[in-house]
Amino acid sequence: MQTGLIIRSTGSWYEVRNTDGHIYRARLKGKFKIQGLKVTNPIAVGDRVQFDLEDELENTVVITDIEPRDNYIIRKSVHKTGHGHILAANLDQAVLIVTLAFPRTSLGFIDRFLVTSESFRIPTTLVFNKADILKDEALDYQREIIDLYESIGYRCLETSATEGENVEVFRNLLDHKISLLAGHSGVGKSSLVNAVAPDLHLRTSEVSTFANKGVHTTTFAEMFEISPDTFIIDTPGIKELGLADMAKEEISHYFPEMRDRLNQCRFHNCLHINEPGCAIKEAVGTEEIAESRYWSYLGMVSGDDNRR
Ligand SMILES: Nc1nc2c(ncn2[C@@H]2O[C@H](COP(=O)(O)OP(=O)(O)OP(=O)(O)O)[C@@H](O)[C@H]2O)c(=O)[nH]1
Ligand SMILES: [Zn+2]
Repeated sequence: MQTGLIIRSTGSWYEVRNTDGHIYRARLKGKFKIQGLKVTNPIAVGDRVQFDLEDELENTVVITDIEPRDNYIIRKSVHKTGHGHILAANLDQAVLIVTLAFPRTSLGFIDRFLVTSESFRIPTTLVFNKADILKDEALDYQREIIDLYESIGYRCLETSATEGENVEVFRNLLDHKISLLAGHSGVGKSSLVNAVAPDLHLRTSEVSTFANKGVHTTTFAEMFEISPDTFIIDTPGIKELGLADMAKEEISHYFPEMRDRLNQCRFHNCLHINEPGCAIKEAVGTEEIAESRYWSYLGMVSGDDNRR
């Protein structure tokens, strides 16, 4: 028996990496149910599993057990009510790459992402890329935004993938961790990853041979080892990660600066919209809670599904 890490999944086949870095093609033994979870995929990228060698020549193994997860991100299936699809498990952190240059990431999108990662209990860092093309006032504005998120407790990093600014810090951020990388198309995600892992392209084409045989691979997350013991997960479905399954009352719990004040509202079921004696609205009034964060909150509570 060996232990390993699931680095790729096609739905019926998996790729598992053992502790020496050897990659096997894996399948599940019989029916595999994980208690208490209604999911369409029992095993996901990031899962730590135990397996037995099946066919040494064919490089195939059989997964016999799965270790308890530290966390996981799940997407509710549209088709089967109550069922979800696990995108990835055991994440050390999420890194949201944004830019206030072009194509500009909205604060609403940032906040929605942060609420989602808070709900999955995944620590998140914000990377503000393309700092090189921000002129004076725009750069001042970016620093204000960074101050705002840092004051809430989120780590922030200003980078330029093209100029190499803080690329080393970005590399250190990822070091020896499993990180989910997210961000809108065009913010410079690939450029940043290429800057810290120039040979990633080679590695990915190397390990993709199994996955090519599968179907629907694009709906599954992929994990890449960019340096020893340093993994990034690129998930195609991150934008659809919704608040769909979150109760209205729950949302403020995922705004850390609101969470701290919740027991000061007059009504215990306060939604912080127009209730009297609301500590959240009061804190917005005194600018202890940023207006932009409150607007994002209102958008989410009202079910405004705008995910720019
Ligand atoms: N000025 C400037 N341009 C950048 C920076 N990072 C990336 N770019 C440019 O922005 C464009 C998009 O970069 P990509 O790395 O392809 O962005 P991406 O987020 O990976 O986008 P997708 O590949 O569509 O997911 C390219 O033209 C890059 O050269 C940066 O720090 N500064
Ligand atoms: Zn309130």
